[in-house]
Amino acid sequence: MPTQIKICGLSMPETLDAAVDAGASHVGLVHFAKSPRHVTLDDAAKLRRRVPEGVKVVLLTSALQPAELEAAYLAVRPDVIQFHGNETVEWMALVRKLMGVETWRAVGLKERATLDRAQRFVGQVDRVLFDAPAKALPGGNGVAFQWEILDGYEHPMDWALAGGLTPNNVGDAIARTGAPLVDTSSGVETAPGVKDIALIRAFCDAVRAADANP
Ligand SMILES: O=C(O)c1ccccc1NCC(=O)[C@H](O)[C@H](O)COP(=O)(O)O
Repeated sequence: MPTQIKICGLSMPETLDAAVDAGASHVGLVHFAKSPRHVTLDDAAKLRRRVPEGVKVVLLTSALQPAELEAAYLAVRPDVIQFHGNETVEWMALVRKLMGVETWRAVGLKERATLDRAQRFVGQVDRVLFDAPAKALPGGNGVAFQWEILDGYEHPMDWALAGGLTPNNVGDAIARTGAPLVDTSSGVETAPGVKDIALIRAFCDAVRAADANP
């Protein structure tokens, strides 16, 4: 199966279209007011409507209140909600059940013990996204974690690799970790929040090159 690609933090129609054209399987929209990639629900809904069937829309949120999350879901109708805040396992499982939406949990990885703790998400969310620990932002900081933390780990559920991935390092990341899905945001930007079409294409090309030369 080809490595799936998520281009995250898209906020403009041109770069969203470029990600779809370049072969992204997932496109991410950040709804978090402090982020340079924040999109309002109105803009997120407009962007969502541009995305063709077959490409999944991921809405990123952090610690929204239940009514806010429901409003976001109803406005955007994402395929996936990605959680970055202090949401409990029970709450994420309830969202998945009641909204019928795919749910992903971001997990900041600093040490192997965090992987063990992440096992509580098995059967409760659809995928865990391993990323560097939160810094100024809950995600999208352009920082890689030590990929060797994943060495020899038998993943008990679907997962994705994120954190500081770029067109230059994503091939090594796939070779090292065997990630089934890679996620980038800062690595395809020229400044925080400013996506670059050439970098988006280069990232997708690098993933396909890695798949072709395992
Ligand atoms: O991108 C943001 O600003 C953001 C804000 C709040 C929650 C999550 C956010 N981003 C997460 C991502 O874009 C990715 O899932 C992931 O962290 C990769 O980011 P990067 O290291 O920049 O490639």
